[in-house]
Amino acid sequence: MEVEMSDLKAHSCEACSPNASKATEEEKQQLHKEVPDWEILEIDGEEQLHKVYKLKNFVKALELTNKIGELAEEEDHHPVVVLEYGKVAVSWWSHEIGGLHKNDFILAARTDAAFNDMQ
Ligand SMILES: C[C@H](O)[C@H](O)[C@H]1CNC2=NC(N)=NC(=O)C2=N1
Repeated sequence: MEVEMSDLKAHSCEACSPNASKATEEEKQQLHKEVPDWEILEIDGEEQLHKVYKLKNFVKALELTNKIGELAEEEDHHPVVVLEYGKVAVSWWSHEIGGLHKNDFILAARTDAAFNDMQ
């Protein structure tokens, strides 16, 4: 797989299917450089990208949550989003393959762009 080193958010996502491949260690390393603020966590044996955004208040956090919902529906790829006052915690991974696909890094980049648009 070729990994573009710039503007990851502009890539088109390929649908995640049970036969899609997980990103290899090398691909993950390269893709992670594009979204360095995202932490790679292993939860129940599955890797996930995780980030917590800080916002001014509940309404702003809800606004980001809704934007993330739109991104997710556009791609039919869905994160866990935990909304609280002034905070949105987001986890992206691919359930079908039980780990990280290039899609997850793309959606992480788009989530950052949605947040940056609000600043
Ligand atoms: C049928 C539908 O395309 C799938 O169930 C989608 C829905 N959203 C999804 N979201 C995520 N994060 N991973 C998936 O594997 C996934 N699969």
